Amino acid sequence: MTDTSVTDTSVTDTRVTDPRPDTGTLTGLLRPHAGSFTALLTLQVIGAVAGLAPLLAVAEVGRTLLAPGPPDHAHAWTAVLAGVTGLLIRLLFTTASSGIGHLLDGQVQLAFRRRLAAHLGRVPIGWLSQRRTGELAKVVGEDVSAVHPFIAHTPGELVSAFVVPLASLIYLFTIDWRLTLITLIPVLLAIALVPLMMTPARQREQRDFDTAMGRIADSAVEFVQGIAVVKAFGGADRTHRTFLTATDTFADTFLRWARGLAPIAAAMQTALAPPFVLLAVLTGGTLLIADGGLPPADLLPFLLLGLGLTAPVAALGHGFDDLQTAWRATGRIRDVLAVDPLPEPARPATAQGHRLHLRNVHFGYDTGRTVLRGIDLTLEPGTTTAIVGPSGSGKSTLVQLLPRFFDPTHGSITLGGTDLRDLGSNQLYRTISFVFQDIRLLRASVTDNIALALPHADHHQVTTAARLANIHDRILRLPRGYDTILDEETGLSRGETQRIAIARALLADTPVLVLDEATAFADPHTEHAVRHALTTSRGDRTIVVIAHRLETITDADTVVLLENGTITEHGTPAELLNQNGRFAAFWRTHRGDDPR
Ligand SMILES: Nc1ncnc2c1ncn2[C@@H]1O[C@H](COP(=O)(O)OP(=O)(O)OP(=O)(O)O)[C@@H](O)[C@H]1O
Repeated sequence: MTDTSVTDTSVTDTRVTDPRPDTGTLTGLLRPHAGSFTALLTLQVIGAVAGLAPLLAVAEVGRTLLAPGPPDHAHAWTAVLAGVTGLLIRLLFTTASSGIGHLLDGQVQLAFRRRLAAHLGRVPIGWLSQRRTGELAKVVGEDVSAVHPFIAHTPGELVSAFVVPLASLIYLFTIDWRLTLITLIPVLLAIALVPLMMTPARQREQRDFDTAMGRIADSAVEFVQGIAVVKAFGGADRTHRTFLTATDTFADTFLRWARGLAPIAAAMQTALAPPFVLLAVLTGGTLLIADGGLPPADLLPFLLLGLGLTAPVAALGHGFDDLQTAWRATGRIRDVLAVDPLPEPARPATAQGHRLHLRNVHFGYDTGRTVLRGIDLTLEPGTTTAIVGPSGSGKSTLVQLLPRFFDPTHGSITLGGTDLRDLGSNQLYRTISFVFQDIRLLRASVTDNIALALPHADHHQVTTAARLANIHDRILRLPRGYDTILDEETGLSRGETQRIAIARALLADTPVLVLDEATAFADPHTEHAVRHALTTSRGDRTIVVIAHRLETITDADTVVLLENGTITEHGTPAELLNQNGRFAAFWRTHRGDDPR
């Protein structure tokens, strides 16, 4: 996981760290609803047990009427009444429990989603930008929904699966303990087979099965996602072969898996099948009746309830499947909730001006691998600083620390004399805007997208920003101009998307602007327009740009050469060229590459 811990001892203790109550687990989230959950369970169990009453009533009526001698009408009527009452209670209680269950489910899912939303609002932007949108949408959507059966159905089903047979058994024991044990034979046989399904060999086969399934999915995805590249470079045969190999392997694995499991599963199903249960009860019953130890009428309850004893074993299988799905889903939810939030100050301080000062900044995405080492840098208001350096030297990482995508692992960054960690995020984002590689537009109108930081901006301000970013004419060609809702069907190119992001940053008009030039200057026209916009607007704006073009570098007030996470040269472009050091060499290489 990303290491965002703050080890700088100069950090004041006014920041609020996440108290992280035990709400990351299903039980933790259920705790506030313990009352409703207990009521739900109780109602489900009472409903399930009451559901036995009609069966017991039929058995009792049968035994009474079939017993030798004059029938005991009163007992028969009592049994009928008890059966009907039981039926009504079952109806009432299961309806009530289902209602409560679904209400509770709604509340718990809402609590999960609220907690996730609140937490996602506090995790480092850098962590969010590393994730695919689909991945988080799955956690907030599908995974939260996966707890539905766990809350609304499974616990009741599982408890009933134990309580109902237990109640039946107690009743059957009061009639005849010997036949009760015989009736249990099918269930005991099925239970005895369970360990055979979990031997190391079966588990290995299950793992192989899952892996082979995964390989098929991977090769299909690889084929579909890379179809354009595969076609263009003529790799269709190879990719197709990969897919065929994956399916062949799957077929072999499946056969092994089925051969191992099929006999056990078949034996289990046979043991639990009604004909086998009836066979066991009837054989045992006939022997006992023939022996004279059991009145024939007493066979009836065993025939009726014996079949019900096996049903819960099958329900257990489904219940555990649902439980496992819910468990895996909550695991993913827990992982998101476990991401360290960026500490927010309890009493945000205010920045005096907007000079940015980096002092001995160290940073690593993973513990043990430092990407930035001991960066000391001051970014004066009204200056442009160009960050240059080889690929992988840490340029993007460095500029991402300025809008607090991550906090330094050591050292500090101050804005107007105040540590970024002591500023409220509102003030931070009113001061710093950025255009990085990962541009996200909202599914909202063009106007709303541009005016994101300034929701009350008027139409004139929005169009001015769009003109400066060289995107105004393209917006006018969209079906509804500035009111067009941006989505996949709008058909904006990557460069056009970038220009909307630039318009957004220009309209925000923050005193500090951080740009990745490769992203921001999508084409020469835009480059020219944005450069012009930046130089003509606000004189004291601090600009930090990851520079790739020589023109940007020569225009900059300061150049910072970053190599392997440290600043190796720092000065005006002229000074660095005069030094004839590494920057000068870098410059000469690029001048050779530069087409202009
Ligand atoms: N999200 C991340 N998680 C882990 N490591 C990362 C992450 N982003 C970058 N790195 C690593 O940090 C180092 C610096 O990367 P960075 O993107 O800051 O370099 P850069 O100078 O901007 O490179 P480029 O010019 O190619 O964009 C690289 O070794 C990179 O592999």
